[in-house]
Amino acid sequence: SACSSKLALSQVHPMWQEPLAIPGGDRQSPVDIVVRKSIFDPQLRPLKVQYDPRTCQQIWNNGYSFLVEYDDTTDKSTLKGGPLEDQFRLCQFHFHWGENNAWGSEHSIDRRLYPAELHLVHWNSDKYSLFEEAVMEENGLAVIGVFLKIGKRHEGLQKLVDALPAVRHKDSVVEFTKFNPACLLPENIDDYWTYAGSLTTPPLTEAVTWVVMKQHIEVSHDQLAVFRSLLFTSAEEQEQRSMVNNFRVQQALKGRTVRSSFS
Ligand SMILES: NS(=O)(=O)c1ccc(C(=O)N2CCN(Cc3ccccc3)C2)cc1
Ligand SMILES: [Zn+2]
Repeated sequence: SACSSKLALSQVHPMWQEPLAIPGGDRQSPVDIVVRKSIFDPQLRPLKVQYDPRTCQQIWNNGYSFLVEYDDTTDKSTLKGGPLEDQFRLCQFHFHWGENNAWGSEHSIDRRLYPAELHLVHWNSDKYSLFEEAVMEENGLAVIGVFLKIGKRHEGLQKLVDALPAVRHKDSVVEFTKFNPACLLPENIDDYWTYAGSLTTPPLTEAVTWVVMKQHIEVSHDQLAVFRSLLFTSAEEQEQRSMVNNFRVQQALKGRTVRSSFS
């Protein structure tokens, strides 16, 4: 039942030790989005997503998740509009998932967790010249979050799933090209929640404008099972640890407002 899975969730060991003090620490992510407390903002515009599959370069297991990395040396794959004043460049996307389908997402909607969550990571190329610079600035990053639900097989995801065995171990990299991440967005990207937050992995910097999609995408049970076949550990390490539960515990809203683009 839901409560027993919640109990089990509380016994899940976080992947890294939460630091005691975080710079600022009043706009941390992820958070639970309480729908009835979100504020409709009619000034929020539709998101403008322009991704060029030719900028797709490689998949990398960084020991937290697997990242699909894009060439962000030019403005070929960009995000603007929505809550954003500037133009942002896509640099990578990755996922967070659980050991089972009861949990795995970082954000939740009225406490509802999803089995996994996609993050499309962009940095402010109007104001900064590198991701590494932008990651330290409060309007430096924009991350689109999309919930994954177990259902029908996601045809566009399969090319990615087929490449995962090649990056089973931490620090492995494989060439991966011509992948258009727009295929991972839900049909409706006009309905979203947005709030000021942070990276959910170290350095946890408070640099992120979060855009969490209301509509989820569906992937099959077997596709998500391949995510769980990845390892946190490198090929050299004795003890192999499955890459599961790579989500951060939810953080206090601390007076922040979550806005919605829909009423
Ligand atoms: N889950 S999330 O969407 O919040 C997210 C997590 C990690 C990243 C990410 O690419 N890096 C975080 C820092 N890391 C390396 C780094 C870079 C500069 C300074 C220090 C360290 C890269 C982006 C988004
Ligand atoms: Zn993430």
